[in-house]
Amino acid sequence: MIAQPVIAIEGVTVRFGGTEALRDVTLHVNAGEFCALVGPSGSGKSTLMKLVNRLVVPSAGAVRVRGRDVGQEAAPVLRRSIGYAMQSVGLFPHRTVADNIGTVPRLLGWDAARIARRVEELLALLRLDPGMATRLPRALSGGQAQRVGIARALAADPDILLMDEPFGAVDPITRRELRAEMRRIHAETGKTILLVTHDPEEALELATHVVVLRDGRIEADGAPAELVAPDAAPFVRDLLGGGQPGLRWLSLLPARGALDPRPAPAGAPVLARDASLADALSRLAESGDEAVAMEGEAGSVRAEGILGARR
Ligand SMILES: Nc1ncnc2c1ncn2[C@@H]1O[C@H](COP(=O)(O)OP(=O)(O)OP(=O)(O)O)[C@@H](O)[C@H]1O
Repeated sequence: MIAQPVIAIEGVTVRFGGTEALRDVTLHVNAGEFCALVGPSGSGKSTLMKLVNRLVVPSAGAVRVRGRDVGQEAAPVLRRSIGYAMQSVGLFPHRTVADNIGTVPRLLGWDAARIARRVEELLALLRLDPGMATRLPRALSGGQAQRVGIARALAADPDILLMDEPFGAVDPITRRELRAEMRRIHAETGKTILLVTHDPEEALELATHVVVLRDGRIEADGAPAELVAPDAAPFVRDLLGGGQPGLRWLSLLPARGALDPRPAPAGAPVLARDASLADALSRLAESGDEAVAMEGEAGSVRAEGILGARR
């Protein structure tokens, strides 16, 4: 049996009055994928995401979630089954953190003890202090509020999570921490995640599957390293490459793939086993050595091996 995509957007066009926000878009997202939607402002990213929980209805084409046409399901039931986190967070200001997180479980009729246990679990998962449960949203920092927003989206353990710029309003350090949390949560829970982001680095770092939109169409769709490889389309490389697509590409390729049987010279820097080719290059540049070692490996990584990854 062929696995069915969890999210299937089939030939969808969305018109808002005279604007065509999406034009004949087809996208399949499989279970457990972390799919990032990127593209210039106005290219249709949020519209595409909102098709999934029926906040937007297609003008043509079909949207299926878990094999069922979303138009056939009651919107509130569909929305309760899909986690949704967004940049503005949208926490209820007069409800405590615990009440905010418990919103969907309450709607689903969970009993108070079960909700309390779940809130506790989620605070721990998002690395929030348990004492925060009784605070009101105004007593949280921006980063804490975004974590609570993500906890709320995860509360009823949905298999699908939609995230629209969920780390938008925080400083770069908190953003990096939240990204690491999301990577961990994805690895631990295996949820299907759809993420809209303006940050190409975020998309490349988190996603298993990146979708590039341009003027309401899918311009490219693939694994992160494919989209910044030297043979990728120039528009896509420019959008994702951050001015240095070559380095970004190397940052997505494992240094292990360039291991050379020759040992590194004594005292050479040692790379972690999950280091990228860009990490290896950076260590070579810093140390001035001809080779770097790798944890647990007898061989070394050398400049010629890094450049050889191109071929
Ligand atoms: N409810 C709406 N009514 C009218 N036009 C809309 C509506 N929602 C989106 N649009 C238009 O559809 C197009 C795509 O918008 P969308 O929000 O999907 O883009 P985006 O890629 O998410 O943009 P951004 O990165 O700026 O958030 C834009 O031209 C936008 O103005």
